[in-house]
Amino acid sequence: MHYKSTRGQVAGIGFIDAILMGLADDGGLLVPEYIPQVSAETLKSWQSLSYVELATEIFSLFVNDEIPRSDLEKLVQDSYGTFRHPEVTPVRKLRDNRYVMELFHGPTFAFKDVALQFLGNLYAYVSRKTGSVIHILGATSGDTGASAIEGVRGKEGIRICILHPHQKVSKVQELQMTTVDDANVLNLAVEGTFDDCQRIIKELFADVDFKHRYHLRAINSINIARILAQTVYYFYAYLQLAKQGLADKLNFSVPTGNFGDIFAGYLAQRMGLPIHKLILATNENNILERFVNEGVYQPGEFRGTYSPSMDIQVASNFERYLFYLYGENTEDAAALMSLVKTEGKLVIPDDKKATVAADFAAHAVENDECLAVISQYYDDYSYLLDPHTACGVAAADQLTGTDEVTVTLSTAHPAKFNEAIALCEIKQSYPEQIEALFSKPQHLKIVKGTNEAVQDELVRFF
Ligand SMILES: Cc1ncc(COP(=O)(O)O)c(C=O)c1O
Ligand SMILES: N[C@@H](CCOP(=O)(O)O)C(=O)O
Repeated sequence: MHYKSTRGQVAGIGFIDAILMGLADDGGLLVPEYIPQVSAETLKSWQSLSYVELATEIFSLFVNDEIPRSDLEKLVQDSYGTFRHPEVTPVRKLRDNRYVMELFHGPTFAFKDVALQFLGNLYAYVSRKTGSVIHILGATSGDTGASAIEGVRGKEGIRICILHPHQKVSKVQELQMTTVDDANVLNLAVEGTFDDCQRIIKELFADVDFKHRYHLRAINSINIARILAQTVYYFYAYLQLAKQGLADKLNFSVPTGNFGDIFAGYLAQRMGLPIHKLILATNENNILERFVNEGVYQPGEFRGTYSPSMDIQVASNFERYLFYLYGENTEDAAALMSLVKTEGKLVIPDDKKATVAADFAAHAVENDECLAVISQYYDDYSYLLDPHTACGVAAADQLTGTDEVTVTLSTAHPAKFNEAIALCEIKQSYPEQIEALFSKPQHLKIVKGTNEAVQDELVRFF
């Protein structure tokens, strides 16, 4: 398996080089050279596999022989051995035909751990095997940062700098990142939004001289390893429900911001996983919902919501989907992305709108609806949803029929977002790992939201 860029100027690179490259050197995003196919027989033969075994099978489709099988098995085992649940991503019934897949049993209580504990171990492995210098630069609206830091803190040969929007992440998210005192970690609190943080790091990655000089590596979902690792749990949920005869019309509802998680579902579907509907749930930052329902992609005004990790206007994986929407045509993908830059929007024709409508259903959840759904599921089904998962559940409730089974991806533990939970007048108790954060000192530096300000810090740190 090799990897190529959505913009056509990078191709034929191996798995490890793709991971190290992160953002493609032509400014596009890396995708697999072809989408491996999983037959119905193979899928059936995977039914009895544990999460770790399944992940190893799926990764091996993308890694080829670049990582020996025994090393891959160990990497996967080490990555998921730290999870608090033996099933890693258990599927739980909420009510008739409604399930959640709990993706928050990793060290930082968010779905990002599923991919980032693996990527952290992979970077350490690559650093040991190839001597590559690993200087990680990432942007976060709260969860990716904490998880990436946890994945590499104290690891030899690795340094990590994370940008988060100052005072726009939840208190627990901020503490998870900034109470880490390992010398290889730098937290920059940027005066601006998550979109500013993401724009800055993407522009620094796109400056190929700077990127190579400082050995910058990505941990955001622009890194193809993130997407590949996130496909695994779609397969896992399908297999768990198929065993119970519940997968004939199986939907996934995905709380969406950067379009990474739902793109992983799209990829799983293209690999052969029988997904009935992929439901894209946004909060009031509803650019992607408008794209699906109206065919217009137009980033607009930032809205602060109760699901702050999804407060994203510019979805960094959108280009990957456009690439496939336009039949893997690199010129179209590049031209459309440049339209977004120059005109501020792109509009797709009716035939493409029909394809998008066949690929996704979408619903945008207002702040009040989010809180109402948290209260409803707590009162009626004794289940406490975090506000991001609540957006997914609300969308599932709007868009699915009674003959369909829907799994909402539960992307975070509610303890990370007590600001919203308290507004529902629900009193939750924190897991001890989160409770312990409140008494620790914080380490962060506040910086202006400019490339130069961040660059200055990086040059000092790396
Ligand atoms: C808790 C939570 N839910 C949902 C999302 C959205 O996922 P994605 O960015 O992959 O669309 C994020 C972050 O982006 C998140 O942190
Ligand atoms: N919600 C994310 C934003 C970054 O997304 P990523 O999937 O591209 O890393 C976060 O919590 O940081």
